[in-house]
Amino acid sequence: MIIQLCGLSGAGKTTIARNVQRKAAADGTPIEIIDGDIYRESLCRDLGFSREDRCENIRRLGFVASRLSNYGIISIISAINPYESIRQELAISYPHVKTVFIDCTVEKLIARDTKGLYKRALLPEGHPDKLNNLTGINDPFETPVQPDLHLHTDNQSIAACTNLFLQFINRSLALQQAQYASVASN
Ligand SMILES: Nc1ncnc2c1ncn2[C@@H]1O[C@H](COP(=O)(O)OS(=O)(=O)O)[C@@H](OP(=O)(O)O)[C@H]1O
Ligand SMILES: Nc1ncnc2c1ncn2[C@@H]1O[C@H](COP(=O)(O)OP(=O)(O)O)[C@@H](O)[C@H]1O
Repeated sequence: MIIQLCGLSGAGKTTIARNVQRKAAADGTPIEIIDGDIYRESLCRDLGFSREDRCENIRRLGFVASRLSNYGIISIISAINPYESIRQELAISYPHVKTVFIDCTVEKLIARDTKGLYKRALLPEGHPDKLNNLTGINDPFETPVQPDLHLHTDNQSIAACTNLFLQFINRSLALQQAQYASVASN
C-alpha cells in the first residue's frame, strides 16, 4: 500500500507519519516514510519548487514508494504534494494508493512557523530574505477532492490524529486482504 500525504509545510505530516511508523512497528507492521524534505537532499536534489519540479518530485517519490510496496512495506509519501492532477496520476499509476489530507489552517501555521518559512514568505516585496513561492501563502495548494482520510491538525491532538491514521491503515489492510482472498477463491 502507498499512502500519499498532502498538506502545507508545518501541518504535521512528518510528526504524524513518524508516530504511526513507531506504533505500527510495535505490531510488526513495516512502514517506510518517504519524506520530501529528505529526498530533496539526495534523489531530488536537482528539483526546485516550480509546478513542474514539484510534480516531478512526487513522481520520483511515488516510484520509490511503489518499489517498496511490492515487498509488503507500507510506504508513506510525506510531501506537500499540492496539485490534484499529480495526486490523481499517482493514484492510477500504482495499485492500492490512498490519499491522506493533513489539514491545518494557514493562520495556525503562521503561528507555529517551526521553520520560519511563513515569516519569510510574508516579508514585504523586494526584501532580500523574502520567500516567493511558499505553498499556501504565495504558491497554490489545491484542496484534495476526495481524500481517503482527512485529518485536522489544528483542532485534533497529535495522539488523536495518530490513532485515526492507524485505524485507517488497519481498515485499508483488512479490505485489501479481503479483496485478495476473494480473487483467490474465484
Ligand atoms: N517555497 C517552498 N514551498 C514549500 N516548501 C518549501 C519551500 N522552500 C523550502 N521548502 C521546504 O521544502 C519542503 C517541501 O518539500 P516537498 O518535497 O514536500 O514539496 S512538494 O511536495 O514538492 O511541493 C518543506 O518541508 P515541510 O515543512 O516538511 O513540508 C519545506 O521545509
Ligand atoms: N495535531 C497535530 N498533528 C501534528 N503536528 C502537530 C499537531 N499539533 C501540533 N503539531 C506540531 O506541528 C508541527 C508539525 O511539524 P511537522 O510534522 O514537521 O510538519 P510537516 O512535516 O507537515 O512540515 C510539530 O511541531 C508538531 O508538534
